[in-house]
Amino acid sequence: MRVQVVEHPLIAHKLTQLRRVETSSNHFRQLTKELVMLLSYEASDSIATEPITITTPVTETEGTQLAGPTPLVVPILRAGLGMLDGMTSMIPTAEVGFLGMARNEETLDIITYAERLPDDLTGRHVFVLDPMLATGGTLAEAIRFLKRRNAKEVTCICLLAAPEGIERLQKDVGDLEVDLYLAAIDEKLDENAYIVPGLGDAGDRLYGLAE
Ligand SMILES: O=P(O)(O)OC[C@H]1O[C@H](OP(=O)(O)OP(=O)(O)O)[C@H](O)[C@@H]1O
Ligand SMILES: O=c1cc[nH]c(=O)[nH]1
Ligand SMILES: [Mg+2]
Repeated sequence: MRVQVVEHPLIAHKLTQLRRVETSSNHFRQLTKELVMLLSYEASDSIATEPITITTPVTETEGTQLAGPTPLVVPILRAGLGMLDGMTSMIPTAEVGFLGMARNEETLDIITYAERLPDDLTGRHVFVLDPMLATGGTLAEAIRFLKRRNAKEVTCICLLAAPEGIERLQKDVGDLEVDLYLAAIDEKLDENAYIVPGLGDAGDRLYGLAE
């Protein structure tokens, strides 16, 4: 697994706004979208392309287009849904599959409560979206799920990670072909497995309180 923190003044600025406790849900959604658009530029670095001949108003020329098979974008519900719009605006031809996962806040076990993905992902480049990588349990489960369906390349885009979660992912799926792109690695997890300093519960901040 390769881990890359994308360092850019706009990412640092927007992430700081995102963290602020007074940021409204509406602003949080907008900032999340913008951050994903910036991160996706780096995260799509290895996306497959092919040459294409086109005609400009002046002449014929060689250009570049995204090659098949179509990339698949997979937001992990609920919070990952907040990143979908930014990603599909950058890669409009991508298909979208869904994984619904939630961690039990007491046991930290992961339940997969929804899945809508192609049965066979052979040869597909899959982009997984989830803003928070805390213990790493959710992302490890998602990566294993996609690899069982033969996904070729898995690129994860997260906003924040805890060092503990990255370490766990390296142990659990480090041998698989996975790239992880992040806006920042924070200090630690607290006693409730929340990222510190973090931004709180991303799902709640995007969509309001669960229950
Ligand atoms: O690394 P982990 O310890 O597994 O925690 C990270 C997960 O927790 C959050 O989802 P949550 O379970 O709160 O679901 P939600 O998106 O519906 O709020 C977050 O969006 C990740 O999916
Ligand atoms: O800090 C955290 C940890 C898990 N999930 C979140 O949304 N935030
Ligand atoms: Mg949540």
